[in-house]
Amino acid sequence: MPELVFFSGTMDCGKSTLALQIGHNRSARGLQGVIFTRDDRAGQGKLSSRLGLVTDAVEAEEGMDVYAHIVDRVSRGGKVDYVIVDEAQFLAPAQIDQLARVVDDLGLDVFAFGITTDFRTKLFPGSQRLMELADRIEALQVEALCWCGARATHNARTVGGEMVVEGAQVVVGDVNRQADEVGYEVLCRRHHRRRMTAETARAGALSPDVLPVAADG
Ligand SMILES: Nc1ncnc2c1ncn2[C@@H]1O[C@H](COP(=O)(O)OP(=O)(O)O)[C@@H](O)[C@H]1O
Ligand SMILES: Cc1cn([C@H]2C[C@H](O)[C@@H](COP(=O)(O)O)O2)c(=O)[nH]c1=O
Repeated sequence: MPELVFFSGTMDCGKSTLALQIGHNRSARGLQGVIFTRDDRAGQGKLSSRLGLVTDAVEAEEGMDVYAHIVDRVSRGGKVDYVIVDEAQFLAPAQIDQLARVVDDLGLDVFAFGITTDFRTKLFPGSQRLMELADRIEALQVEALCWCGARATHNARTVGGEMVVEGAQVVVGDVNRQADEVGYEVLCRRHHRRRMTAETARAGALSPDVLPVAADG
């Protein structure tokens, strides 16, 4: 049975790498896929992984009907065996409904990859719709880690190394950015709640007025 599968996790846990691997293994067997993405760090129409691999993709722009895109491709004689969607959190809920229709009406597997929650721990609308509609939700096997060593479950946005909680939901960016840039850091829930990034924890440990993390951790 074809499925809509949502591979979800924090930033930097290997989602794009897995998306590329799934596409590679299928194309090695002669299958042809449509790869969608939205606002990848590498630029429009790209799916990139931090391991250095990048492939061309169709930019799922705002308002684009992804179901119609595939029907159009097939009606022009194109072969489509499966669909991959990276940065799926950025798609609109209506586009996720279109992906479900691709599974049900066209009989294609759809593999969607994305982060579930934003820097304020709120669901992205696209991810919420995926959780509502997916046949299967898969957590990535390789865990991203918080600076304390615990499994990272949340995404923090940082400015100058400090966690911020105000701002637009969508700001394309990366982990390990220079301290003065807007960046992201994955944290465990405990340290996300306390707004303790690697930078502020280090500063706290250096200050004689602050107790060590382990004492209140
Ligand atoms: N230099 C490296 N050597 C080995 N693995 C790396 C290296 N850099 C990044 N990675 C792996 O790549 C993962 C990030 O992959 P990526 O597909 O870009 O993540 P995501 O799409 O979830 O943000 C990291 O969690 C790590 O496991
Ligand atoms: C938490 C959070 C993230 N983003 C952006 C930052 C990146 O461009 C992508 C996530 O990409 P990845 O391949 O999973 O690392 O999402 C955002 O716009 N808003 C947020 O709150």
